[in-house]
Amino acid sequence: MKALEANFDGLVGPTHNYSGLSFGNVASAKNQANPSNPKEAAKQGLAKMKALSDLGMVQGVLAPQERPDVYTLRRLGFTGSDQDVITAAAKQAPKVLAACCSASSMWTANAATVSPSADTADGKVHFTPANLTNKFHRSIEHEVTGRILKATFADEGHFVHHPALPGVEHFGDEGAANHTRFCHEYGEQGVEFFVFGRHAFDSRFPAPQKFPARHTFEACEAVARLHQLHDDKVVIAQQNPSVIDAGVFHNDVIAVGNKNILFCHEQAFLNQQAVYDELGLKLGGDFKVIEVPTSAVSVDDAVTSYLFNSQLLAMPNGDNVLVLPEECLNNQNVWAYIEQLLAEKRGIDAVKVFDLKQSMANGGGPACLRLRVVLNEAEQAAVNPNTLMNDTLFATLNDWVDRNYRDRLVEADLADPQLLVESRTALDELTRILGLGAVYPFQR
Ligand SMILES: N=C(N)NCCC[C@H](NC(=O)CCC(=O)O)C(=O)O
Repeated sequence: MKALEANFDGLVGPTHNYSGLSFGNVASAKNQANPSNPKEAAKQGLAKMKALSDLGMVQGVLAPQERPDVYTLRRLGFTGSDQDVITAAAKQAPKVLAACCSASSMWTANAATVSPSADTADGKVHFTPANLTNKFHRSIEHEVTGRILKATFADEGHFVHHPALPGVEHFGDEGAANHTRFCHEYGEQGVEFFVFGRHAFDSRFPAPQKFPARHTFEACEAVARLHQLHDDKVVIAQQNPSVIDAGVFHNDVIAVGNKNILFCHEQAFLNQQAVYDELGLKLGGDFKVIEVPTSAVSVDDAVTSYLFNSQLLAMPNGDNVLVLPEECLNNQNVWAYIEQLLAEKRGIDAVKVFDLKQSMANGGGPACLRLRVVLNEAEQAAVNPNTLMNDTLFATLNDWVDRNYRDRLVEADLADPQLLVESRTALDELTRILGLGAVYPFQR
């Protein structure tokens, strides 16, 4: 059946801030304690969504989380009114409060792993929210993420929603940031490519030494089983441990794929040639790899520019477009490589550059901000229509941001109980705009 790839971007939440919460994510560490601008962050994200929608792509919006997360703070022993909880947490455990205030759900590449219906044995689209166990501030996302996904893809005739994997490091799952689907046509059965950082139950394999490997082999296998994928259409590969130690905390910081193209750095994977061979074999031929050599773009260049955190999009007119963050323009090596890539016509026809600085400063580029969902026509018709980007939704959400978001947040502001009131007021209105129902704890 005819199908397309839709992109669902995370709307940046009102508490977007820089708290240095992600050990192993170079940008997060570097920008710790800098003031953030939630209003600008949300608008930068909306501008990307609108631009892709204007180019004829199906573009959706995923709602942010309720933050500060006072429910988690209560589980950690803070008591009294919501205001008491926040005030005590700010005094006794400011880092824990910061973690409970993070707007990190904006990076919806980590929301879930999604398998299109053409790949699954029951012919339905499968979703598994990522447990994100490696980072406390992210491990508290999956329950509400699951509810938002259910409210967006509600029809049980088409969509299957699994709970997150067990919340322990053995099954550390970072979702679609480490998952790529290859195919010739979106509606045909594809090859699902899972990438992990370490084995949890087998110490014979290499693992990074400096920074954590967030995602395990065992998590990849579990999601492939839950989604009823066919073994001969699944490839599971290990990330090169040394690039994790250089700041590549997700595979989507060093590789991106779409349809039959894999665009990646030459140091992305362990046993890289064997990975290419297996992907080519399982795809049944015509598999194209655009491998970027270290001599042109170093791993450091990749980490600072987010060249590979681009969205590789097949446009309705057939062009393959790379959606890049502005940081690529500012890196001489990277920009020279892109100019050469376009001139050589190796399968990428054009680039689009976006200003996503607010998200980039926490290590989130264009590809982090989106969850890909391949949908056939019947499934598209079953998506909650209020979540799909168009002129009206763009105007409505910009106005909503203008009325509800601050333009500056520093760590001390997280102690302000008014931030919770503002955030809940905004989210209550947002659930009506997006027709989500009562997805947030304060609404239940
Ligand atoms: N590569 C992908 N798909 N996603 C990027 C996620 C960035 C996120 N940053 C943060 O959570 C930083 C929050 C802070 O430090 O305030 C993370 O490390 O999980």
